[in-house]
Amino acid sequence: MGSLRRCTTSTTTTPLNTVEPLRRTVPNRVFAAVYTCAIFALLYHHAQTLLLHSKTLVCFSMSLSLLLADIVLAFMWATTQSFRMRPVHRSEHPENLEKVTKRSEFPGLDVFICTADPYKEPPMGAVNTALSVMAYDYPTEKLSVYLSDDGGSVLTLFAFMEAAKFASHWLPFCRKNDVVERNPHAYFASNHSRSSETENIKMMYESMKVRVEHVLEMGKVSDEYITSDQERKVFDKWTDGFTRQDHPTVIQVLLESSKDKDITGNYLPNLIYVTREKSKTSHHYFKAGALNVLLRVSATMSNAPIVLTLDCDMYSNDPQTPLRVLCYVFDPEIRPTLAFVQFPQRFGGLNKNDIYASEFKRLFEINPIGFDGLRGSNYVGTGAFFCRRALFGNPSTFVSPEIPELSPNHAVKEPINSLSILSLAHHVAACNYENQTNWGSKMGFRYGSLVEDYYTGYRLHCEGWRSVFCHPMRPAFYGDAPTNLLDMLNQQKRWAIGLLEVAFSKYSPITFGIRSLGLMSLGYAHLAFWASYSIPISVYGFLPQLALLNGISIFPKVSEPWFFLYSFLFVGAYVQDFLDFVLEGGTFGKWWNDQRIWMIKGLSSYLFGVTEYLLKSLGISAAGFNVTSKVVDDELSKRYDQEIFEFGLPSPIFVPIIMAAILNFFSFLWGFLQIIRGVGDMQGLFLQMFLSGFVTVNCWPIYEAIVLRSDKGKMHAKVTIIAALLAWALYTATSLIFK
Ligand SMILES: O=c1ccn([C@@H]2O[C@H](COP(=O)(O)OP(=O)(O)O[C@H]3O[C@H](CO)[C@@H](O)[C@H](O)[C@H]3O)[C@@H](O)[C@H]2O)c(=O)[nH]1
Ligand SMILES: [Mn+2]
Repeated sequence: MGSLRRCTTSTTTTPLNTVEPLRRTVPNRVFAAVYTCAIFALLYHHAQTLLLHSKTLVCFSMSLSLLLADIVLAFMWATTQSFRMRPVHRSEHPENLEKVTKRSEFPGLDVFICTADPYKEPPMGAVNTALSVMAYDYPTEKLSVYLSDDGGSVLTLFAFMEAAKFASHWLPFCRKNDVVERNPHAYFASNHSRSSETENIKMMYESMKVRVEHVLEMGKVSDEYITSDQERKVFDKWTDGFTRQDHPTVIQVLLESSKDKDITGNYLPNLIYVTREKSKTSHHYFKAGALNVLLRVSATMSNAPIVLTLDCDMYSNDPQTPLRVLCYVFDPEIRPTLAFVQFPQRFGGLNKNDIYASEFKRLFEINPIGFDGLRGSNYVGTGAFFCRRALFGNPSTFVSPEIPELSPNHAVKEPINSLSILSLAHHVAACNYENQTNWGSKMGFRYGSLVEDYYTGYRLHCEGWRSVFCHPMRPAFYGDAPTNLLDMLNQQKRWAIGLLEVAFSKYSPITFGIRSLGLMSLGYAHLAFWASYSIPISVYGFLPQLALLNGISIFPKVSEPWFFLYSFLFVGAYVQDFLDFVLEGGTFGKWWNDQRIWMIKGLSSYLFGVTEYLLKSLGISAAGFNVTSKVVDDELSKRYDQEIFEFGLPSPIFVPIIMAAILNFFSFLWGFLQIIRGVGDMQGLFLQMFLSGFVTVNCWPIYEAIVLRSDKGKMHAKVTIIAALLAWALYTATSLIFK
């Protein structure tokens, strides 16, 4: 809080950055007080029902389920207060940078790009990401780009060799023409100028793309693509025994900034390909492991004080981005405790109403704004500029790495391609290197969760570091989001598992976090327990509907005062959620889809995530990092643009969703028929009718997919039949119990 006040008031003549609290802070706090009272009233009501009116076992278990569901909802609502108590907006003034520093004094910048599978993550995507950052408006001799290839693929290496050649044309082209879109793919797809120079470079790009894609199709780099003996020697490292799970380290310096020049004679940035050693017998800790290898390899080669982590599917959309970061790095109030500057994940190519809520407005925008008034944004894995020092201990105590060359203040004296540097780099990329060290526990990116980003940011905040959320008008980065429902649900399941791993670890935000972070730990707890939404969503998606089908009323009658409490709680939560959403630039259509997807995830990703987490805890199965596919299929993207849900392959993950869709529809229909016939206790069943109706409206795309559609993306009949049978069985079982 102290630093916040200092920053706003120290608006000297040349501020590098400013921060202002949002106007919604006071209304948020007032509403929190009112809503808290309402929650207590509801709990009182539950206690009454449970103790006084639940005479039979069935009644009692129903009341208990509703109580449990409401406790989870109340907990999740309470934890969001962490994001609502002190939201702030920041702005940067890069134009003032020259008043405090010179370009020659800019710190070095190491960019880490991760890729893991050439078939799920087409190398051209990673190449575009790399080119977009290599072309940053930043002194090239201070810039190094490291690619981590967890796929250990010669095809990816080939693509990057091509990229290195293309860069010597692309970088000067961008500089000369003041190009803003420095990702060639985005540039050529945009409405760019059409000079002969542009046509020329476009042809070059296209022919590189053809070569890379052809090599990918063939699955190997054939002789016609190898231009020198030197290249052949590199490709020969891929011997017959070289597999993605078992292979030696390959580090290849593709561009060396002190040697390689572009076609206009300017130096190029460093570009280094790294695939770390893998062996089936040692754990590689997925992306966190890859990032730690890059931290060490880069320390031996360039050791820049600032490190940008990027996923291969996220490219730079603004060449000035590093300058914004410097506005915080050069702020003497912020620098000493600054761990990272996080930019929001933004996505290109989403359809108009964002049917899968891929924008993650809450996670990537609303929550970080809230966190930023406390200790700063959470780390979201990509688009974050770290101060290297923050990955070695807390602000006051430095944790020394095993060898001095890895220390953040170690100066590299030899050229990166020298033998001694290369051998050290290979040494620190070995798969047993981390044994008996602090890597992953006290140093570097932290191990122990499938969401290494969330976990690492959280641990850094606990150690006393701060971060900054930088959210400029022009998106700094653009990424790809899954364009089919199954990929999205599986991705969310992975996140849910990773978050539960933290929720129930010794560093849980509700035990460990609360001691070091106070209010902020609530926000972290909110995310950690995300999957617990599956409890209220399942209870509210099935129980009232099954009761309705049996004519049993479980909520207060319209005439009772408790009815108003229920209405207030529902409307209050939804309206607040809606306001949060639109105040950060959302539209009604996107919000509607967002709340629908929340229900869908509750019945699929979260439910399956909880189950898999339990199986994993019991040692029955192990959850891995299943990389999301970034391949676009034309037919599929056409349907996506028309906002049609894509179910594609059959999967059990859809079953609970379809069951809920069927039960809600029939219970609403049943209630409706009762009204028409003028029978039944309409006053008592009103809330249940309302709920079924609301869910039914939300389920519209599901009904379409199971009965109305005939395209390839519709729901597989097998899944529908299984779900229908299960729904019927559930109904029969409950009607026997209710009798
Ligand atoms: O063993 C692995 C697995 C993945 N990755 C890379 O990790 C990144 C993220 O993988 P992706 O399949 O795109 O996952 P998403 O769920 O889309 O990613 C989000 O969630 C991840 C944590 O689960 C974060 O690491 C990401 O930054 C965040 O964007 C990609 O660049 C992968 O190449 C590796 O380098 N090694
Ligand atoms: Mn991704």
